[in-house]
Amino acid sequence: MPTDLPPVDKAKFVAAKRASAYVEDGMTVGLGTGSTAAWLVRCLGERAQTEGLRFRGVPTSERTADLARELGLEITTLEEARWLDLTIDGADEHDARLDLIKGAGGALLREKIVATASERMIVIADASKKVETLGACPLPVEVIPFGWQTTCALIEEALIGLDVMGREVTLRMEGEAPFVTDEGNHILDLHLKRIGDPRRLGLMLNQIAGVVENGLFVDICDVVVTGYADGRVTLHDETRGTLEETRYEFVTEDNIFTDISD
Ligand SMILES: O=C(CO)[C@H](O)[C@H](O)COP(=O)(O)O
Repeated sequence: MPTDLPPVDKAKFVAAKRASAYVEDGMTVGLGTGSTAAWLVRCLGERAQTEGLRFRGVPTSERTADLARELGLEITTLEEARWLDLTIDGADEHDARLDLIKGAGGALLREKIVATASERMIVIADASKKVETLGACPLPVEVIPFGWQTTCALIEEALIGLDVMGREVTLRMEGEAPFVTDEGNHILDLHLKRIGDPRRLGLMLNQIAGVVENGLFVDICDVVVTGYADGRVTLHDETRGTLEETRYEFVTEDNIFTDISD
């Protein structure tokens, strides 16, 4: 582990470290995308090295696949695995019902397919991701490049009359060109500020021609693992609330965190 992690990375790291303990020998595990998910992959790489943990990972992006390969982890495809025991992934926002916005990293389509093929989905996050109402961060919608301007106009029209606060829709760019997802599509970011009814909005968006998938994950996540920069980690589920509070601590200069909760 690198030394001198910034506080937000410490928080992401401890969340990932706690969640990595959910992975058991022989499991098939969805590996999310983003900076928190990258910590998870590193933590699993460490468990594979130190404990001989064996599992099959299903990466949700080319980036995650590259990292897993670099660390010598066994990866497979969803086509081959079909069903997974568990997916562990980051999120851009989650509310108290554990509904999510995902896709700031542009991997929402594969992430949603892999999460819904999994027995359980665990989200790992720093505390900034918890919100009262979803929508402060833009909602990504993956669209087919063909006629994306028409799809954009249809989305804008459909937003009228919905319980949202903003209605601006922008095409995600990468430099001068539109961003292209791993599936070859574009992303429209919906700046809604407040989403009153995530389920209704998600269903509505997916009915529009040209929309492939949206970044609302409703009733998919089972547990949120939240990390804090001081080493605290909480586990939260929708029905039972906070299930566990653990504490990790820097004990060596190598930034090895130790569970001191027992
Ligand atoms: O949905 C995602 C990628 O499509 C990520 O999980 C989400 O953006 C969180 O990223 P990070 O862990 O870097 O904050």
